[in-house]
Amino acid sequence: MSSSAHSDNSLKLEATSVSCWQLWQAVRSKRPLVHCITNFVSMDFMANVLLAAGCSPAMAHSLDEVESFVAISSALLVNMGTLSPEWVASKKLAAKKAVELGKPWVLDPVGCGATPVRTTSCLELLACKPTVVRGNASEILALAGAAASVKGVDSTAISNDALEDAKHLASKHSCIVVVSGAVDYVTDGQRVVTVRNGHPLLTLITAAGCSVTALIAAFVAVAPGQALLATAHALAVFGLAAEEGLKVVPRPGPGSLRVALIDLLHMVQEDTVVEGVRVAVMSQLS
Ligand SMILES: Nc1ncnc2c1ncn2[C@@H]1O[C@H](COP(=O)(O)OP(=O)(O)O)[C@@H](O)[C@H]1O
Ligand SMILES: Cc1ncsc1CCOP(=O)(O)O
Ligand SMILES: [Mg+2]
Repeated sequence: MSSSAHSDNSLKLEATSVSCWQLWQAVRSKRPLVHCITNFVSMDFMANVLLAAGCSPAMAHSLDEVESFVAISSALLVNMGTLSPEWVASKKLAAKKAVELGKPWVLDPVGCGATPVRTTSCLELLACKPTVVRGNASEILALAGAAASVKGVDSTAISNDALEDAKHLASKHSCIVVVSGAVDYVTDGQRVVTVRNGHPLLTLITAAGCSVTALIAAFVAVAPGQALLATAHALAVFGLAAEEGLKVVPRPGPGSLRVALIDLLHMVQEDTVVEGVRVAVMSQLS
């Protein structure tokens, strides 16, 4: 595990695990309403992940409703998975309303780079000032304009390949950017935090990425001004639940993991979180 290069680092490693649990308890006690404009594939799993983690999910995408929904929600999740012109219009309207009301919103640029319309739409949403962007390596590379190969919604690169582009994106758009993968990198353009929780089988569950992005929205909602830390902790909690879930299923495979992940998000105990979270500060510029 990497360590901080600076003694005044605000994300001290010895404090990280405890604050992860505390933050999760804040999520559970505040039960933030997370307004999700997501894709048809992820709706059910995402809602169940949010419920199990202690949040209140609501899927609402109608153009005539999204602004009102943002107004009653704690955070907004915008996912580009099964986009259409009507839905993209809803997403832009909702994102603008969130910014107007000072509420956090999180972008998942699913399949960015796969088709021209998808890339253009993701860039238009990026211009609407998200609090956090979370994508796999290919998506983040495409969002940054790098020559990248994409395989539909799946990544053909590893997360480290997109780290420099993630930092540039974060600085340019004043947001947090996550490149997910075997190691998740979370950056605000200056600091980089790594999250080493998770399991390779997560790549065989559709909507795992979509759902962890929604969980990020919930964590950011209860930690104003701490989006970098909240984002890292949401990723850690999700990955840890997958790890712990696989330990208790009789046949560790994607189907069982899907169920066990939801169960563990509901029942994982404090000592498991404190001992199991692997969040570290990789770098911090002065
Ligand atoms: N090889 C891996 N080992 C451990 N965790 C992984 C691995 N690949 C992805 N994950 C985890 O799976 C979740 C989804 O990430 P990813 O597969 O990159 O997103 P997407 O589904 O959008 O392509 C994240 O929580 C990430 O940490
Ligand atoms: C398969 C698929 N097709 C369009 S959206 C979607 C779900 C993608 O989910 P994730 O990015 O979390 O794997
Ligand atoms: Mg994805």
